[in-house]
Amino acid sequence: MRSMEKEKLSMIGHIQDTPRVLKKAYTLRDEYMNDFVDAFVSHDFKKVYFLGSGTSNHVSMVIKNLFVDLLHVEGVACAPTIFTNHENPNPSGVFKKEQICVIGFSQHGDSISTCEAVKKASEDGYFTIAVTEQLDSALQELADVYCHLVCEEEEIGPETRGYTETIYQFYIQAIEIARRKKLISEAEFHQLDAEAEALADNLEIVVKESVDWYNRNKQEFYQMTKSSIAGYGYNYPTALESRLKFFETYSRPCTGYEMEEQMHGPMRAYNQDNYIFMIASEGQKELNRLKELVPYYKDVFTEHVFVITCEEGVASTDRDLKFSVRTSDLLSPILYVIPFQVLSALICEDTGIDTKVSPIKKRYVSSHYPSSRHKNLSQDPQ
Ligand SMILES: N[C@@H]1[C@@H](O)[C@H](O)[C@@H](COP(=O)(O)O)O[C@@H]1O
Repeated sequence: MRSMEKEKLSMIGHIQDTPRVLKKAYTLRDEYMNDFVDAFVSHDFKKVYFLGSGTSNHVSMVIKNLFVDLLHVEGVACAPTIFTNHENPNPSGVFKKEQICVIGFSQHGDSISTCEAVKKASEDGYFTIAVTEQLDSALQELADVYCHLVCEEEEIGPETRGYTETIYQFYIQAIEIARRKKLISEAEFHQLDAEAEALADNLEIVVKESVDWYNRNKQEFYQMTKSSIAGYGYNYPTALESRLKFFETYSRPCTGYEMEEQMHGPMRAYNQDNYIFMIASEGQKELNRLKELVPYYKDVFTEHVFVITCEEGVASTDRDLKFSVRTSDLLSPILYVIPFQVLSALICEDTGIDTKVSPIKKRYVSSHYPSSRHKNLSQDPQ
């Protein structure tokens, strides 16, 4: 009998669908944000943990920066397992227990690491919030408050649409909390809100220009055997997520660095075969440093240096991607991850790697609880 399973949306299909879910998150905020926003408005959280694994770990790092900036809380983003086994949330005793909040991010709500961390936080008496796309998940059960992601279920393993949408949704929630707690004026709120609306409107252009950049350079990309991606400031997590996406799909060695850290250590590993991607985002000092590093890398190591930017005066060759649109510093991680998602998706398509198919054949040891999604409800080792 022919399988009636519906064809999965491709990886590039998810990326091209991202502007739609961002617009939805902008418009339908009253449907998802109330419990989360109320929790922040009615509690005096002074320290907030942002926990998640894999792509959700990088989501947590970006959202930590947003919340520290907009809500003036102490923020920590760390691996959930570090939190569970090694973290003391209140070492100097300056906080009351109820001033500490632990947020677990997991699109499917079944990552063991994130569930264990939220369970531990709850047992230790901290306020807990679960953030998932999947309804009625294990994570949701464990937390005091639940927040639903409106990214819609990703149909394939490598997460893209959910990464961008989660950051966007938490920006919308953070500015609402800031407004209600009077941390920003009405005028500031409207400015921050308008920037979110503009980004959702412009994201199609960002995807299109990323695809054009890929097509322009794809013959060169096909020769790539190893690479490194560097970012700084708000876009340090972007470098880490881009590296994860590229490595989890194309599988050729790739490192992700904070830009200055890339100058400390890996130099012996670099030669003419390296491809170096530089995210030239906001930050005058760091941008000036990048303008020094790009010609240096080209002179000393490799011609394969690619600059991704919205800034003026830094992209100079066809290898570089200069976006025709820009966004605020806070929202820029949403924009800068797109070219790397596109690169990962299209190079896999072109070279015969099927990102719809999981590479994992045996799941008797897993990072997720057993589920019908992973077809590992029976725990028999195979
Ligand atoms: N390979 C996937 C990652 O891409 C994903 O980011 C992670 C966390 O998933 P979730 O956000 O559902 O907890 O799970 C798996 O390891």
